[in-house]
Amino acid sequence: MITIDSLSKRYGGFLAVDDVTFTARPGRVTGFLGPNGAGKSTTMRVMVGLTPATHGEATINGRRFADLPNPGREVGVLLDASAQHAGRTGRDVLKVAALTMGLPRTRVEESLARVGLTDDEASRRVRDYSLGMRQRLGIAAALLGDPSVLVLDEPANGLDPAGIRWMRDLLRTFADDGGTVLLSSHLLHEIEVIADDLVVIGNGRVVARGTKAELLAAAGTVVRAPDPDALTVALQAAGLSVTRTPDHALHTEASAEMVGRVALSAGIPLLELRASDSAGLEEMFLQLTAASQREGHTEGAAA
Ligand SMILES: Nc1ncnc2c1ncn2[C@@H]1O[C@H](COP(=O)(O)OP(=O)(O)OP(=O)(O)O)[C@@H](O)[C@H]1O
Repeated sequence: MITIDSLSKRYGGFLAVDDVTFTARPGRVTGFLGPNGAGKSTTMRVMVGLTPATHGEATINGRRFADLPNPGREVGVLLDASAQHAGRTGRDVLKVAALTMGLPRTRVEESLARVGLTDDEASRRVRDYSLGMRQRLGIAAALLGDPSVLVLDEPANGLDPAGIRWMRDLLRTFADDGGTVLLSSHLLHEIEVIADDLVVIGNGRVVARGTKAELLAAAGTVVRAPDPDALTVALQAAGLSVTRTPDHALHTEASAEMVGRVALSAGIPLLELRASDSAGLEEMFLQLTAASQREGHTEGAAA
């Protein structure tokens, strides 16, 4: 379990992380989503003791990272896949990490196999690795100590489509086995396929958080009627704001149930009525994280 409590980080006069609170729970993949410069990496660096917080606290399994006796056994961390020792072979990187954690050497070969690095690749120096291979090595290092928590900053960077699929399956299995996964991304599509819970950050502040289902529900409803103008009038008369989508459906922030009731009482037949899909979620993500909407705040489905 990861708990972030009123965390702020100030660099000089600049507030990079502003009063961030959320938890990442066992058995779930939590996506930490935000545009470039939103404060994801900074939050994660505080979490794993690389940067001191200005205010607030981050704990992993109830303790601050610095207070964990053997951190690698509790939390696997991948922040910057390029930060590995370039002159060492991939296998040596893992051997050193295993030694530091007091793990048997057999774990090195197990981890290499788990991330699909071949014997030949493991014997090459890291400076000759592709970005995707570095990510795999970084994930191998994170998994080495058999931790219950994973903290991964943009782990899909540099992976090809098959690699992304592989990582998704690995993280899903890790969470299904009871592990806690926190992974960041600036791409909604990358994260929404895998995440159970989402925390959206913009300009250092949490602007939305909840289960994926809650946030999808908060993204509104799409409705289609043979007479969209009549339906628009009825919805507006009920106090709901309505926009017309390019394919002549209507989008509203109200629930599908509410829209159905309005249409029924106005005697308007419907052709389609459904929760907004990921396009709606993306629209919400863009709006929430736009600099001008910095004050916007959504909690769970209560948008
Ligand atoms: N050491 C530092 N000194 C000053 N400002 C910093 C420092 N580290 C980060 N920042 C600033 O804090 C803000 C948040 O940066 P951070 O790297 O946490 O964002 P991010 O969400 O991870 O972005 P990206 O998706 O681009 O990696 C940025 O404006 C960045 O310039």
